[in-house]
Amino acid sequence: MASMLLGASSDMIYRGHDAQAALGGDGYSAKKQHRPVGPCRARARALRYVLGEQRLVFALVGMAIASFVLLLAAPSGRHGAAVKTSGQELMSGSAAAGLAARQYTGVARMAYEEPRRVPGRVPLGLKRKGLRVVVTGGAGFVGSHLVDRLLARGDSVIVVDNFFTGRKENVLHHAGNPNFEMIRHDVVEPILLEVDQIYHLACPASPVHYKYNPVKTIKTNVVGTLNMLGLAKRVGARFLLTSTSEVYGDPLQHPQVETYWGNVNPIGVRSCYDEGKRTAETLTMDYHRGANLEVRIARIFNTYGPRMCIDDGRVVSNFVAQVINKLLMHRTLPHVAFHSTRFNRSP
Ligand SMILES: O=c1ccn([C@@H]2O[C@H](COP(=O)(O)OP(=O)(O)O[C@H]3OC[C@@H](O)[C@H](O)[C@H]3O)[C@@H](O)[C@H]2O)c(=O)[nH]1
Repeated sequence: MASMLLGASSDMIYRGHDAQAALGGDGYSAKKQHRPVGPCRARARALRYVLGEQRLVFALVGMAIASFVLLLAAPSGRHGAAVKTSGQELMSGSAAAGLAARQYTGVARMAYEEPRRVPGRVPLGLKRKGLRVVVTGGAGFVGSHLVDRLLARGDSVIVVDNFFTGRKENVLHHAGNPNFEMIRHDVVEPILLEVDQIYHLACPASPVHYKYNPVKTIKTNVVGTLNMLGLAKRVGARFLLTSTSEVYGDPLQHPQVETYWGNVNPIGVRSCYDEGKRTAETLTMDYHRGANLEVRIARIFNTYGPRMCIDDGRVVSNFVAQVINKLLMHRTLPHVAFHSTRFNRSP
């Protein structure tokens, strides 16, 4: 029976066993006091306890199993290992928030990171948890290949594109994939998406396209990048900007390293793209320094490959188009089919 004693103050004090003694019941009787035990006897008693019933053996076996499991789950790889640059050492995470000048001749590789939520190796038997990723400009030439890669590694991808130069057929093969979504949206307007990573590629890349509406081009690079950086900060996403070799302008240094500041004309007909991308890089670094945003900047040089429009006016596609035209004129080339607005040659 528990009872409450009224102490000197009005508050209730519970002392069950005292109450029993005070009431003379046969309740609680205090334990008989043992003789104080010396340190030697205490140690001997503790040793007897540990050795009794093979307790030590079980403890050692338990520690061995725990250390084996921890070894298997030990993280590997470098945290934030970032942008690889051809022929240069791997940069650390923070350094990669700087710039990676890509010394490519004709081929650009899109380096992407191990996902932040699964640093290092995934523990034995567990499946890597897919990330939620948005790719602006994901219906374009480079972006559509990035979308392929992200979906293949198990991520959920949202393409945000206004189809100014991008094409739905570049990503149509993902139409049935539940991890794939596409939104027709112009990044100069804000958008709110709960994502883990943002790859920002939305911008016309070919001079033919970006000179068509230069104000829109620089607006996409400045306001569009601001909107996507703001989204990254708001949802805590990692941000990658695809920049370009054009930030070096007419470079006086060859080859260009990422610490070279370039030689750019601020008022030329290409400045909407060159300066637009430079401003996008500035904004990216300012969000990195000011809001501690995790960012990467990839400066992509001339690129070619499937889904590139033969008539988009870039150096590689121009070269290929001229060769084909010359050969066709001399009727020495079998019929070929190309994705383009002007060079449709179907067999
Ligand atoms: O305002 C715009 C302009 C363009 N876009 C989209 O952005 C995509 C750009 O794709 P493009 O094929 O034109 O260009 P690329 O894929 O070759 O280059 C793209 O990725 C690499 C970056 O360095 C380039 O700046 C970027 O344009 C297109 O899908 C286009 O529709 C927008 O979503 N909004």
